[in-house]
Amino acid sequence: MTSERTETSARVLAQREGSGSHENGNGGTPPVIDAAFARWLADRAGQVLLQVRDEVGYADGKALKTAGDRAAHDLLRAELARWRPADAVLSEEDDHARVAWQDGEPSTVRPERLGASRVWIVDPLDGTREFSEEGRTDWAVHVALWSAESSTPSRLVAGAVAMPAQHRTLATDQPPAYPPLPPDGRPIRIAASRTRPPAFVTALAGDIGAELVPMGSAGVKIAAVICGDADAYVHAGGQYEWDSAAPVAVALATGLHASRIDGSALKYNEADPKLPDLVVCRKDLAPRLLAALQRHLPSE
Ligand SMILES: Nc1ncnc2c1ncn2[C@@H]1O[C@H](COP(=O)(O)O)[C@@H](OP(=O)(O)O)[C@H]1O
Ligand SMILES: [Mg+2]
Repeated sequence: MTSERTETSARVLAQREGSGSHENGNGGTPPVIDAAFARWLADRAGQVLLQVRDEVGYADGKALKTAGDRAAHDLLRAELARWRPADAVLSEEDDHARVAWQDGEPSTVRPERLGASRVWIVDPLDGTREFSEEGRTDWAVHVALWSAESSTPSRLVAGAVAMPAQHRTLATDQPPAYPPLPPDGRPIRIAASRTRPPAFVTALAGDIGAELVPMGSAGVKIAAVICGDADAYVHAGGQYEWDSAAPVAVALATGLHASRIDGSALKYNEADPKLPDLVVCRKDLAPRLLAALQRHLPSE
């Protein structure tokens, strides 16, 4: 089914609901256009996560993480089932999400999403650790749409990253402006995981005279690059498609470079959802950063 046809069926569905809009009594009116729908959905899940933080509190971090993951996942699942019933979903919180591929071997169960023409790739709560720490704002909700009919390597056709504790959402319905070049002489700033930075990233930064900026959440780090608060995000050593799909969709829509650290294309809705490394940066910086990465990558 094409995006256009699915949006048309969403419109029909809305008319059947009686009002010609998607009034659902709780979250307002879901937009029909996929990219705006992604933003709406990420924002709704973000509001739920803020409520969970208020209600559960920070005394038991594990309980807060579990409650947040579950509440945001349930909301995304329910709204996708209601408003995009023909589409498949790949969510971090689905029990089978990682089971499709175990110990390097494909499982015998072929997930439905592999035959689907449209797949929502969602991370209900990215930066779960930071979500459970009082005062931290570096956590996000990711909603991306993959389409088999897209001609781009990533096949991401829509994406939204809500950062509720920062009161902002970036999405492909209104791609942010390309970030400005940094002033001459300012060191390059590389955003990296605050808890699991790649082993080689310190040497990489030294090589190109860059500063490391530690923060939580892949979505927040890519948002920092999009907004010019960092010049690059480098990650390696492990991640899944849902950790990067939505922010990469926004980065690509903004015109930034996003690839694997060896320069190859990021691909989504693969049989194995592991997508262990990536680099996102301004286009002018990409050749220099990829060359430096080649010098610092651990040999296989
Ligand atoms: N080595 C690794 N293996 C698997 N996932 C990793 C990883 N390093 C980071 N991630 C995931 O990438 C996201 C961003 O990580 P970080 O905040 O450290 O930069 C987190 O997602 P979740 O919070 O959704 O689990 C985290 O679990
Ligand atoms: Mg994540």
